[in-house]
This record gives sequence, C-alpha cells and structure tokens, in this order.
Amino acid sequence: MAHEILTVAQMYSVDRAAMQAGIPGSLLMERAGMAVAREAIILCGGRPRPVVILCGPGNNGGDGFVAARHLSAAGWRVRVGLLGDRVALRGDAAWAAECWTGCVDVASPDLLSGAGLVIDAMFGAGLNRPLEGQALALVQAMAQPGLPVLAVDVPSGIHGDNGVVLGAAPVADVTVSFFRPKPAHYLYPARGHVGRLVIADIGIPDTVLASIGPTIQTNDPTLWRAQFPRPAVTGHKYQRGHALILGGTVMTGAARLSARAALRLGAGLVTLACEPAAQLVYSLSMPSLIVQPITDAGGFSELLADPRRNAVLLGPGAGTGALLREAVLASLRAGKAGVLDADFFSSFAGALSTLRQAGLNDRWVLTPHEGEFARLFGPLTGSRLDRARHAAAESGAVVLLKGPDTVIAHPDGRVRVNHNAPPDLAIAGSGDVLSGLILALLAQGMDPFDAASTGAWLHGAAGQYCGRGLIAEDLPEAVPAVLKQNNL
Ligand SMILES: NC(=O)C1=CN([C@@H]2O[C@H](COP(=O)(O)OP(=O)(O)OC[C@H]3O[C@@H](n4cnc5c(N)ncnc54)[C@H](O)[C@@H]3O)[C@@H](O)[C@H]2O)[C@@H](O)CC1
Ligand SMILES: Nc1ncnc2c1ncn2[C@@H]1O[C@H](COP(=O)(O)OP(=O)(O)O)[C@@H](O)[C@H]1O
Ligand SMILES: [K+]
Repeated sequence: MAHEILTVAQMYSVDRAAMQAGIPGSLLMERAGMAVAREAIILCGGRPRPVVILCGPGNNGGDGFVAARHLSAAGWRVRVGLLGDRVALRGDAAWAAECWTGCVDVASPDLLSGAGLVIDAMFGAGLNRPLEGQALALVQAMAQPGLPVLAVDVPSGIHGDNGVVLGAAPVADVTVSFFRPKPAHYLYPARGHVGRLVIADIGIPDTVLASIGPTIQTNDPTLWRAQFPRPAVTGHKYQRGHALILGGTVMTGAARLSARAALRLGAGLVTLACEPAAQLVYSLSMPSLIVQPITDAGGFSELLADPRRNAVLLGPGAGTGALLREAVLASLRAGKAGVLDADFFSSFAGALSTLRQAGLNDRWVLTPHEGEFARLFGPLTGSRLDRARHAAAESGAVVLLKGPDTVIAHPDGRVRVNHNAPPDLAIAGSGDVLSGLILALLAQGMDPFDAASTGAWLHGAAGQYCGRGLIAEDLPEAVPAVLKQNNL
C-alpha cells in the first residue's frame, strides 16, 4: 500500500515526469475522467441518475468533460455546466471539451434542479484564491439535502496543501483523486469535506517518485510493523526496557494512566517517582508499578543514574513547580530517550533554547495539543503539517501535534499524518495514555519517530475498539485486543 502524500507542487512535478516518460497529459486526463465516471456509477449503485457535471476552467474541468462522455456512453442523462468561457479552455481541458459532443450550459445553480448526482469538477489542485461569484453560488447550491456530491481531486474551494477552505467548499460523499493523496485529504477542516476518498490509478508509474522525494506519509502499521517490539523467547524484563515516570502530587490520575498504558504496551518495568505525600495513591493503584518516593530533583537524578532506566516521561499531572523543571533538564543532560507532555509545556513556555542547550534531540518526543504547542513554539502560522515540521526542526525533537488529524514530524523533515482517531478520544486523560504508549515503545528501543507513529495509531485503534462511551481508563485495557486484532 502506498503511503506517500504529495503536495500540489509535487503533484505537478509528477505530471511533468509522467509526460516526460512518454505518457501524454490527455491520456492521464482520459483515465482520470474514466475513474470519476466509474466511481459515480458505484456511488449510485449501478443505477443511472440524472447527473450534473460542473466543469471549471482548468484541468479539473477537463476531467469533468471526460467523465461526462463516459457516463453518457453508459446511458446516463448528463448535463454539463461550464464555469467560464469554452473558448478560453486550454491544452488537455480544451481537448476533453472537444471530445464531449453533448450540450454545454453556463454553470448556474438552476442546472441542479432535478439532479440525482452532482459531479464537482470546478477546481482542483490549481485553486489559488477564495471562491467568489458564480463559483461560490454553485457550491452553496450543492448543499441540498439528498443531493449526493462526487468531487474530482478535491471538493472545489479546498486548498490542496493546507486543508483550508477558501471561501466555501461542498461536503462531498466521495472524492476521487489521482495517483497519490494530497495533504488536504487528511487535514481538517478539508477532511470533513472529502467524504470517502478514492485514489485512482491513472497509469503514472511509481518510479516517478524517485525524483520527487516525498516526505509526507499517512500513518499505518506497514510503516513500522517490522520495528514493533516483540518479547524475545528467552528474554527477561530488563531486555524490555525500564520506563521512568514523574508523578505529581495533586493530579495523580494523569501519571497513573500513562503508567498503566506503558505497562500494557510491554515496558519491562515501570517506575513512578513521586513526593512522599502521593506515594500511597500510586502504590495502591497498580501492584505491577514500582513506586519510588523522592523529596527533590536530586532524588530523581539518582533514579536517572541507573542506565537500565532508559526512557522517561515527564509532564502528565506533574504540576509546574521546580521539580518538573529540574527533572526535565536532568533527564535531557543524562542523554535518555523520552516523552515530554502536558505540564512540561507550561513549565518551559518560550524556553526552547534552554531545552536545546540541555540536550533536547531526536531521542525525545514532544506531544502537545494545539494550546500546549503555542506555549512552547509561539503563534506559528501555516497548516498543522507545516507548523509541526517547523517545530521539529526548531527543537531538534520529534513533534507529535495532537488532534483529530495528529501530525508527527521528525526534525529531518519527514512527516506522518495519523487518520484513525475517533472523536471519542477527545476526553480528559486520553493524551496521558498516548504519552504512556509512546514511552513503552521508547523503553523497548523503538526509534522515536516510529514510536510516536505507532503510539498515535494504537491510541486511535484503541479508541475505535472501545467506541462510544469510552473513558481514558478503557484505552490501556484495550491494548491487548488491539495488538491481537492487528497481529502486532
Ligand atoms: N496527476 C494528476 O493529479 C492529474 C490531474 N488532473 C486534473 O488536473 C487538475 C489540476 O489542473 P489545473 O492546474 O488546471 O487546476 P484547476 O483545474 O483547479 O484550475 C485552475 C484554473 O482555475 C483558475 N482559478 C483558480 N482559483 C480560482 C478561483 N478562486 N476563481 C476562479 N478561477 C480560479 C486558475 O487561474 C486556473 O486557470 C487536478 O485537480 C485534476 O483534476 C487530471 O487531469 C489528470 C492527472
Ligand atoms: N476530535 C478528535 N478526534 C480524534 N481524536 C481527538 C480529537 N480531539 C482530541 N483527540 C485526541 O485525544 C487526545 C487528547 O489529548 P489531550 O488533549 O492531551 O488530553 P489530556 O491532557 O486530558 O490527556 C489526543 O491524543 C488527541 O489527538
Ligand atoms: K473539484
């Protein structure tokens, strides 16, 4: 399965490379339009419906003309509405319009009356400014209850790279795109407009990717299955890593959830360090958890001194006092791997250079939600993808920016977008479980970028497994079933 996501500029390079390899643009358009017609037939259960195809002035419109020809040949009643002037069509789009021998109307909302399906071929990857005028009116007219929409490439009005809606965009039932998806197919708010995504093969050979060098991927087990830690037949617990967590005194639930997740995902040992006042809470919570009372950061450093404690989690429920601050700096200086989460972001607001000086590097995974992200990195602009990538480069660490479209960025520029998380995960404590999952994988020696990707995916899969009504406590308990289900 292909995982590459291509930016709009990369997609144009792919088109050029395919043409240089001897595949004419008109052939790509023919196959693209055929794929659109095929998906329209599937969407309608094989029963012809009156279809309106709204064609724009570029190649997206060209795909629409090709689809019109194929649907008409299949016996469908097709009306084509063109946005703009037919004589202004250029290149392959002009060719596709010429091949369509039916009538071409001026695209207007009236055309949609009586339609059983609308194909949105107005704008695709080439949209460069917000929709206005007639295009905007057409998008608004598509929002009729009961009128299915099939979008070509992207729903018109969506920016292919950043997932932003430029003015307005229809909410499609199906979006048919070509060769590889674009960032907007996975990033919100655009993803909420895409519906079922179909990536059609239009005969572009995968070899063209060699010269493009894609850096964005969709997150999926095939990317990290081979690296997923499994216990050795003759192994012992110390070979499965020893995770260390700093637990707070007031919000003790957070670190308990992280610890539970780390134990469930196979860390050999999990030690939780806390102030004596909280010792009993942690000790009584899980018999398999090792609880170590400490009175200050010196006590935490003593725990770090044992090289078997190889992965550290700092932040969940830890408070914003000196203990967390000093424990973070000591862990960075000790050269451990780890996860920095939750209260860490408040404790080090705007203090990136301090962290870098202490040794923050790509052995560490930062797991902010949007609010925490802004605290450490400031108000960056751009898509979630751009911002996570920028933050990873700035910090030198792996950055996992949480949300319905969690983005995982490595400082070397690689990015993965996670897409299996159900909204049921938006509950208190769910992030603490995520950081515990990643911690367990780091303790077992997994590469941090893969550990973050795996953790995000397992978190989403556990959310799906539990379904409606889940609470954060359920997520670690779902881990064994999710591992079994996915043969991990
Ligand atoms: N490999 C691929 O991805 C292939 C892509 N094809 C199609 O080619 C499309 C890209 O073609 P284009 O680059 O021509 O892009 P579009 O078809 O999106 O059209 C861009 C045109 O619309 C104008 N425009 C942009 N924003 C506007 C706005 N807000 N209001 C009014 N006019 C606006 C631009 O000035 C330009 O003339 C893809 O979306 C896809 O449908 C296929 O034909 C074949 C292969
Ligand atoms: N709408 C959503 N759909 C899917 N996942 C979501 C959504 N909103 C939040 N999440 C996920 O839920 C988790 C919430 O984490 P976080 O905000 O840190 O909560 P807490 O601090 O209470 O543990 C993250 O993994 C995030 O990606
Ligand atoms: K479109």
